[in-house]
Amino acid sequence: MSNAAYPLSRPRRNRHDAFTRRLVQEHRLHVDNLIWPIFVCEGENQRQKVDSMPGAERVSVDNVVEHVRQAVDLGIPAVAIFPVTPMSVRDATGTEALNPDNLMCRASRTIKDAFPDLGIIGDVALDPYTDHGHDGVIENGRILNDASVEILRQQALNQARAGNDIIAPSDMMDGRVKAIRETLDGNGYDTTRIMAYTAKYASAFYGPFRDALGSGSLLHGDKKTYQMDPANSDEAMREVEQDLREGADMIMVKPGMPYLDIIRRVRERFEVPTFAYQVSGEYAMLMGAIQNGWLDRDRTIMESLIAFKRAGCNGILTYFALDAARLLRDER
Ligand SMILES: NCc1[nH]cc(CCC(=O)O)c1CC(=O)O
Ligand SMILES: [Mg+2]
Repeated sequence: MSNAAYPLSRPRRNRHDAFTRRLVQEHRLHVDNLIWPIFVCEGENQRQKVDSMPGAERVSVDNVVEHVRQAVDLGIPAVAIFPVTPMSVRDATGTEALNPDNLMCRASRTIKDAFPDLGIIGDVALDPYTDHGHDGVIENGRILNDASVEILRQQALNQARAGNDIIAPSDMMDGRVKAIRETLDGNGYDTTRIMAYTAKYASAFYGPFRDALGSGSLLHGDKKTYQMDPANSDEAMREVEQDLREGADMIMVKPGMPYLDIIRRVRERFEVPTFAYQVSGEYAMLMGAIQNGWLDRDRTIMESLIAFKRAGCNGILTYFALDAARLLRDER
């Protein structure tokens, strides 16, 4: 009986055993690709659970070194700090964002003192500080672009002074990268990097994050006049073009898993350091199924993260960073 009917090429040969699969593997997740977002809150000795993000915590500044040490010990290169600002210091224009002793700044200084080599990424946007939960200032129901940018550039400087190595504007105002770059450079922070939330979509997947920060119940309306329409892809290319022209060092796409096509397009077209944020809703969705026993924890985490590498990411902001780093460490 002849085998002529069978193909000469059998893709399964390269899947035949573990060593061959290792040899032909195209993408690999490394601890260097992980950024861990953390939540900091006021008070003493606080470790608060976030209901909609099982496993995530808000920690007070006196606990933050111990918290972040987990990432340092695993070799994670950077953390992204998010402050839970009490209602008592929120106002219409986010004044607290400019306070050199605000929660973000205290946390940043504390972490920098303890771990000088760890990268600190500081979000820049007004939503943790406003009493209406928007990322900019409002007049007659409209989010004002240029007035917001004037505050954001001061916020960026305030955070750079407190030890943020990377400023990450997440506000989606036009022209904010240029304004922040100029302000940083003009004040001697010319090496402070900018990781721009460039293609940030008006997404339902931020829900649990807004719970974590306490800005969800405050938010009037939605963010559709500044964050992008999930239906758009070409528009993301124009956003990237602009942010690069304005001096962004790194580009971010957010959310992550539903937007892998955008990551791929950014990577192929611009060939610049590209990051994705696997956001709170993605984490909640996966953790919900994992906790129910519907998905296998370890395999789900690693498969979700390798997808970002395959799509073209350099790195991923993920609430699974510690878990993934542990799995990578224990692999061999
Ligand atoms: N500008 C604030 C900001 N920075 C990061 C996230 C979301 C992160 C997440 O969902 O994990 C948001 C929320 C928003 O834009 O409403
Ligand atoms: Mg833009």
